Amino acid sequence: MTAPGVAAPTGLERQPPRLMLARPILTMRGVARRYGDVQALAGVDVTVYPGEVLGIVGESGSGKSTLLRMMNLEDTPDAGTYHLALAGREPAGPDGRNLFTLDRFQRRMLRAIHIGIVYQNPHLGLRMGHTSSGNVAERLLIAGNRNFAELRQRAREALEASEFPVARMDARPNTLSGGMQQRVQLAKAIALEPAVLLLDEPTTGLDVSVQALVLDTLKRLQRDRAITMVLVSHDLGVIRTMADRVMVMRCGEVVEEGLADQIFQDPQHEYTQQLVHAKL
Ligand SMILES: Nc1ncnc2c1ncn2[C@@H]1O[C@H](COP(=O)(O)OP(=O)(O)OP(=O)(O)O)[C@@H](O)[C@H]1O
Repeated sequence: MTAPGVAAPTGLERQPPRLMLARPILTMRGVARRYGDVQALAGVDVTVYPGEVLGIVGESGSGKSTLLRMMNLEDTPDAGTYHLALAGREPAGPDGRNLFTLDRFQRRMLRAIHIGIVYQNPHLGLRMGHTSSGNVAERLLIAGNRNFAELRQRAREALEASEFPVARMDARPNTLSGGMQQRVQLAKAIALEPAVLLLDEPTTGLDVSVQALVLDTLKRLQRDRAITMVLVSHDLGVIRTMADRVMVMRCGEVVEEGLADQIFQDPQHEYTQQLVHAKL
């Protein structure tokens, strides 16, 4: 029986970290990017292990979104390397190559098949004039699936997994609520079971109650499918709810990195201490 005052388990509590036993799935080294006078990234290293949620936190302008864009191969850095472990996945990824050296077509294919992304702004991730199911199916089409009934069924399954109300799967995203739009983005992102799911402020701008529901969906997906996630947020509450490990960024650099519990309970860097104490 649950003790008085203690919330009954929902099954979505954070599990003990499933970390660092396996080979990393994502490795970046020395990633640097300058825009004019701004050094957006100043030689950043990132390691992500299979099945974990890496949270990236930092103040506005610290380089979080730039780093995520690099992971999604949307931008090319001035320096650095990027590897994804895609062994055993079909179609096979470029073996051992620095992904930053791929040409535009190769990048597009890799991104379409092996990397999922949910943007804060759904206009970046969805075609507002297409149906929600069509948005998800488009992703499956890229992977070579041409059977209409099958495409529709798989799109439906991805929408269901994202806890989207499938009765509305033929509605256009611009007729849906913000929370539903994020669920369509999520369905599109997970439809092909990506090696890594990138989340750029996925719940920022949603009502608090909707935010909590979308985070619950993400946690459920993470628990049931062990999806590897990289979550960028300026909201420490979101990071604390979701992340196994946390990377703290400031002015294009990683100032601290560690297990989420350690970062929140015993932050070492002065900047992290300020962030954590400002939140408490
Ligand atoms: N395409 C671009 N052109 C010029 N400057 C850019 C570009 N992208 C990012 N920057 C600059 O790089 C720095 C890092 O930006 P970035 O968006 O990565 O930060 P962030 O931590 O994600 O901030 P926010 O939480 O406000 O989104 C900022 O100073 C930003 O103005």
